[in-house]
Formats: sequence, structure tokens, C-alpha cells
Amino acid sequence: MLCTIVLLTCFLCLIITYLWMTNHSYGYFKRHGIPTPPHRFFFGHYKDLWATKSFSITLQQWTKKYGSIYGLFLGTKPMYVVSNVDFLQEIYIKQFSSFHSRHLPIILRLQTGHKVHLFSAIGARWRRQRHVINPTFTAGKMKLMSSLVSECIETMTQKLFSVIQSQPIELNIYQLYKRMTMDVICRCAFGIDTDMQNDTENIYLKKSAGAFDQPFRYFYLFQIGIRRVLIRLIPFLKDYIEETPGSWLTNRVRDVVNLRKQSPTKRIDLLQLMIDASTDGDVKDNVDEQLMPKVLHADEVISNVFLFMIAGYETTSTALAYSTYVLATKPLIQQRLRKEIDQIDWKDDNKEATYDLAVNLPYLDLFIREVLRMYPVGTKGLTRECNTTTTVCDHTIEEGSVIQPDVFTIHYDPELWGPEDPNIFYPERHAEKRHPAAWMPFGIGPRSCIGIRFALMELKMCLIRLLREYEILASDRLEEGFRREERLVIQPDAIYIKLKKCSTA
Ligand code: HEM
Repeated sequence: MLCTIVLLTCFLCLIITYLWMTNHSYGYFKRHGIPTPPHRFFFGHYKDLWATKSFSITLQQWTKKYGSIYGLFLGTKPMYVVSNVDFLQEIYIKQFSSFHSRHLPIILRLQTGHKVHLFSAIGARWRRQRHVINPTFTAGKMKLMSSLVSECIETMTQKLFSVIQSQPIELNIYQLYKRMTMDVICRCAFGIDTDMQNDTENIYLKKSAGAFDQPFRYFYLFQIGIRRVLIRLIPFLKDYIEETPGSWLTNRVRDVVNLRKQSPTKRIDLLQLMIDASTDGDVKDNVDEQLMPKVLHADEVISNVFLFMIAGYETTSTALAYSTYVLATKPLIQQRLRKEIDQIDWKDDNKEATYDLAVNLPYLDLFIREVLRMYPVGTKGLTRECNTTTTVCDHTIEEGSVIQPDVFTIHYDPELWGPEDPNIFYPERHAEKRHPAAWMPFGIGPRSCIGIRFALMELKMCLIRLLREYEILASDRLEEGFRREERLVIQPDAIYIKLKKCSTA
């Protein structure tokens, strides 16, 4: 009897402590004088964020109601949603040392040791990996890799050539872009010469589609999580649980890396550059810059190759999709771009010269910047987690809280982007210097997208090739296919266009 009473009392105390702590957590923003939309016990705002079709648009709607800095709860974790650009500049740039990590989904937090890649690494490990991988993405390295990219674009153009008849026919070009960007990333990061554009039964294409195009993505992530936990608890189960497409791809990278190490000839791609900067020995991180080992562990090469596939495939194909949508709906802008492109004497047999010409076309550069302002591809990966309590623009931000920029509000703010209406597509607005945190499609600061140069090279080379050859026309179903949905990236269903051969091509 006494034992039961003691147990019941302990249980009650635990419940009271839990309720007190949860209640205290939910008082976070009230204590800091920050407004919040109403939350639910235990879930915080998770349920609202899961239920919405677009995370980014929901944030934008709340900003209209609660202002440029407001709070949400991820469970009980406080998250600041911010569209105040001075505040963001402090966090992402000036006080980066207090905000160097992202808030990660549980699936990435399960990764440990050398399985941790650049996206999820924190502290000294992130600094070492970024230091070693940065030189892989210099302009010089991009120029050397441009011929691999150009080959994939050429295959796409040939494919289009065989489809386009004397009369323009409707096609969903987004599908072709996905195959082309997957070919590019397989060649440059995976180090294998796939031909996904002609070989639609390609096993890599199928596995990648399995890994990235999941209709029930949360269920899929849950499945990966369960698999990881089970294998960690009972290692021999590994042989009995079916490989997920992601681990199938990871194992193929391992095979390619092993083959590469034995091969006497060197290919210039992201994989080789990372292999050259790696060691088979142990790597111990050190917070002291002088003592930081300037190498990658062999397993980190593999995890980062896989990361590049995820980070570089859907993002770039979707940015191409948005660019094509704009070109199809704005014939005058298309004409101006073609005029700039047609003025160049393209040296198709000299890939490096072509690279220089392509990346330096001024109107094309403004055009892409404007596309990504109006249609940022993803906003969820931009979070930062506070690792030491600090003060930002008179607000005390406590350790463990999360920062999420409201990119849509920032990108459409007339004060940041005027005097021309930000709802109008106007590339010239980027010729003027803007606030450092006003344009965030690739993030900002030391932890912004490492692949920006690669992505811009691919986008520019592909658009130039298309516009030299074809006039892009809107199909009757263009708007119907343009319905957007937000998963890992914010993507349209389809981009239905018609292509007409240019008279000068
Ligand atoms: C249009 C195409 C792309 C877009 C819009 C894009 C966007 C982004 C964004 C928003 C971030 C988060 C930045 C931040 O937290 O401040 C990011 C990070 C990253 N991106 Fe990209 N990306 C693109 C293409 C690529 C490509 C082609 C690669 C690699 C080949 C790549 C590799 C990465 C990596 C490794 C990170 C993590 C960097 C770190 O934490 O240090 N991205 N990207």
C-alpha cells in the first residue's frame, strides 16, 4: 500500500514538473515581449505548420498579423520568425559565431560521426568541412567542370530537337530539366556518366526518384528513421531490412570512390576534388584554427556527395522551371534576353571560353536574380539555432532558440525593393545596391549555399542554349500546371510550354 502511494506521488510529481516546465517554455515569448499566434499544448505550432500546403505562405500571413519579429513553438522550442533585415544581418553575418548551426529535422539529428555532412555539421566540424570543400566551388574549378555540364545540356537539346516538329507541340519541360540536372549532378558529384534523358529506365534515375520524389515524404523520412534506429540497436538486421533508395545510392558512391582511388587517370569533378582533399586516417576536430586538420574523412566524402545530389537536383531544376515560366509569360523580356545572347560570338568548341561568356552576361544575371526573388525555391533550410545567449537589436535571444527568416515577406517588401512594385517582374531593380539581407534564395553569410556558383553556371548555360535555339511560348495549360506545392522545395506541378525553332538558329 505504502509502495503504491509513493509510486503515485512520484508519478504525480513528474506530471506536475512536466506541466510546469512546458508552461514555462510556452511563456518564453511573453517574457521577451514578442507576439505569437495561439499555440496548442505539446505540439506548439507544429500542427498548423504540418497542416498547411505552404509553410512559407503561412509564415507570410502570420507576419501580416504579428509583425516583423514574432514567435512560434516547435513543440516547446521557441522559433523567431523574422522579416526585419537588420535583425537577420546580425544573426547571419555579424553574430554568426553565436548562430553557426541549423535547426535540423530529427532524421538528420540521428546522423553521427563521419556520416554528418556539411548541411548538418556544427561547430569545429562544420568549419573544417566548409574550409576543405570551399575550394571545390571556385570559378576556376567551375570552368574546368563546365564541359561536363555542357554535355548534359547538349543531350537535352538533342532530345528536344527530336521531339519538336515543324509545328510547336506542348511539353512539360520541368520533367526534362529534372532529368538533365540529375545527369549533371551524377556526372559532377557522383562521378558516373549516366544518360537519364534517353534511358528512362535507368536504375539511378529510379532510385533517385525513390529518394526525392516521394509523395508521402514524411512517411518516407519516418521509415528511414526507424530503419536507422533498428540497425543501430540490432546491427545484424542490416542484411534483412530492405535498402532505402538513399542508402542504395550511398553504397554506389562508396563503390565509385573505391574505383576512383585505384584508377591512374584523374577526372575533374566535385567527387575527385573531394577525394584529393580526403584521408583514410582518423580526423579529430579542433576549435583552434591553427590546429584544425584541413582534410575530410573518407566517409565524409561519401556523405557530402549524397548531400550534393539532394541539394543540387530539385533546387536547380525548379529554378530552371520558374525561369521558363517567366520567359513563356513575358515575351518582351525573352526578346531582350535573346538579343543579349545573340550578340555574342559563341565558341561552342571552346567550353572554357563559353563558360566565361555565359556567366558574364549582365541582363541574364539580373533576370535570374529576379526569378529567384519572386520565386525562391526553398526557405526551410535557412534556419539558425542560437548556441550562446546573446542580444540582437535589443532582443535577448536565449541559447537553443531557432531563427527562421520569412523570405516571401522580405522578397516582396516595397521598402527593400522599390520604387518599382515588387509584384512586377523587373530585373533592372537588381542593378541597384540593396540591403545585404534583402535577397535570400541562397541564404546569406558564411553558411550560405556553397553551390551557388555551380547552380548559376548550370542555369545560365541551359537558358542560353535554349534561347539560342528556340522561342518559348506559353501553352494553354501553363497556368494549370503552375500550381505550386511546398515540400523540400517549393515546386510547380508542371511547366507546359511550346517551343518554336528560332528563324536565326
Ligand atoms: C538554384 C539552386 C540552389 C538553391 C536555390 C540553393 C539554396 C540553398 C539554400 C537556401 C541553402 C541554405 C543557406 C543558409 O542556410 O544560409 C543552401 C545550402 C547548401 N547548398 Fe544550395 N542551393 C542550390 C544549389 C546547390 C547546388 C548545385 C549545390 C551543390 C552542388 C548546393 C549545395 C548546398 C550545400 C552543401 C549547402 C549547405 C551549406 C552549409 O551548411 O555550409 N546547393 N542552398
